[in-house]
Amino acid sequence: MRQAYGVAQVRAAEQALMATVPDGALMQRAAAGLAVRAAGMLADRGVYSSRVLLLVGAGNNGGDTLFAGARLARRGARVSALLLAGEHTHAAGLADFRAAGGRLVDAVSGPVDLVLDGIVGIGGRPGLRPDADAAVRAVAETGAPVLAVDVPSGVDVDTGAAPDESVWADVTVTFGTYKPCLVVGAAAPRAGLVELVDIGLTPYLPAVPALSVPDVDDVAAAWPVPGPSSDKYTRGVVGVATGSEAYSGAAVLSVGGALAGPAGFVRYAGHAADFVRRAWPSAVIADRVGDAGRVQAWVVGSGLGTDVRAKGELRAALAADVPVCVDADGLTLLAEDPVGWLADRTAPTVLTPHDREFARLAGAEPGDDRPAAARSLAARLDVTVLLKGDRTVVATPDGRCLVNSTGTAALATAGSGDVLSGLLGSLLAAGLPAEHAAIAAAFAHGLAGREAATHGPVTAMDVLSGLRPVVRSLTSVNAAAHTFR
Ligand SMILES: NC(=O)C1=CN([C@@H]2O[C@H](COP(=O)(O)OP(=O)(O)OC[C@H]3O[C@@H](n4cnc5c(N)ncnc54)[C@H](O)[C@@H]3O)[C@@H](O)[C@H]2O)[C@@H](O)CC1
Ligand SMILES: [K+]
Repeated sequence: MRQAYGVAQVRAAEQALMATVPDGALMQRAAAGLAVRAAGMLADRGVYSSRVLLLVGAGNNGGDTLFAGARLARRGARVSALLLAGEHTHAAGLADFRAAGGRLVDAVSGPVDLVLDGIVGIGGRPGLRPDADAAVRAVAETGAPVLAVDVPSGVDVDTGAAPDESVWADVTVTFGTYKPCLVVGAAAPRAGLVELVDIGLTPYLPAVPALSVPDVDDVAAAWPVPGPSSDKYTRGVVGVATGSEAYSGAAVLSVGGALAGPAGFVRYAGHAADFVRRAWPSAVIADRVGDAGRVQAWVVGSGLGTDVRAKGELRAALAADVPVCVDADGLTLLAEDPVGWLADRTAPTVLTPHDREFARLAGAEPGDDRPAAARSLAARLDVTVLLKGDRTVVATPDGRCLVNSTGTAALATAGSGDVLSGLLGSLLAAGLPAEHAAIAAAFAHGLAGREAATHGPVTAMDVLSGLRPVVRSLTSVNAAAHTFR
């Protein structure tokens, strides 16, 4: 699990750590790690005689960059620095850089083999001043790879918002811990590949991070797998109330998503029965939620419509004392009176909005701070919110926030959300806590989208097909433990 901490949390931890080490030691740890990674980026041509340009701002971020530049210069690189803050430049860093043979330049000019962005770090306000912005644009024209120091300058570190005036990096070398802007929002892709340099901060960070980003091992460890005593009921029974005469495809896709998950039994309730039966003979069909029999979780909403019948089905699913995942048309219905609709719920509820559905539920689109928006809706409605996006965010009613790292633009295709909600319901039925079910579904769904995209333009059916090998690889990690018994 990668964890990201906000600026105030990092600053407090740095203060505590700094009190235990000599002055300047942390900056030397940061600079040493930075120089090693920079040298790695120059490995193909070698550090010796390479041309490295430093963009240096006023604070300690510029200090890190100058000390790292000095280390590269001592290894024979030709390092120059463009000082964007004049006399406010980090004095000790500048002295070391000059002593190592570093040169000062007035403007960006190529050719350059590597650029270090040390304009601002966690002390920066979002956006760049005009001279810094002009330098960043000139760097982009050189085509040289960019290594961002701690964070890409100009982004909003705590929210992941990214004004146009912010850096696009190929690699970001970050110190002590990940920051929200490296994992969420429009800033995350600007960070490129993120590498963490340990400066000894971990023991001083608080227990609860701003964001958690599960990796493949976390998802694999959580994914339910059948054991010797499992049967189709104990693996979990999921009810799927989706689709209608007009939208039969939604039912086929959501039932397919549910069947790719860990539940052992899928009940379908709705008016796309013929299509579902033909596509998925193993699904057990009923006309309505009330006639479907017992389930351990419901998925309700996609393609359901918003008529009187749809309302009745949503009401019936929410009345069941089991986890419920509400998606698509279900969210539109819920938006009429979210608090009222959910008032009697005691089991977990998961809502899976995209931005426009979110706006209907919350009164406004999520805006630039997506984790905060998702947290606020989750707390207000006492639900788990899965806010879809390039980095899907999962927020719990008690304020925890998880981010999915596997998203891909290939998933922005009609019906892909139906596959996701079916899979999520299957994970709920198998007994995962709501936020784990939500993040695990998003993780596998993202990988399936990536897998599908390797074969060409992606349809929701391709995402569904991609899910099986993804689930196989996730569960084979666990299954290995059961091989020789
Ligand atoms: N505190 C520590 O012990 C450590 C700090 N480290 C580095 O220190 C950084 C934080 O340093 P600082 O607190 O000095 O702050 P920064 O270096 O992030 O920058 C703040 C300075 O930049 C200017 N500035 C703010 N917004 C700007 C903008 N949009 N455009 C141009 N200039 C702007 C401000 O005038 C301020 O002087 C971290 O990101 C990290 O790189 C590392 O060396 C690790 C150890
Ligand atoms: K930076």
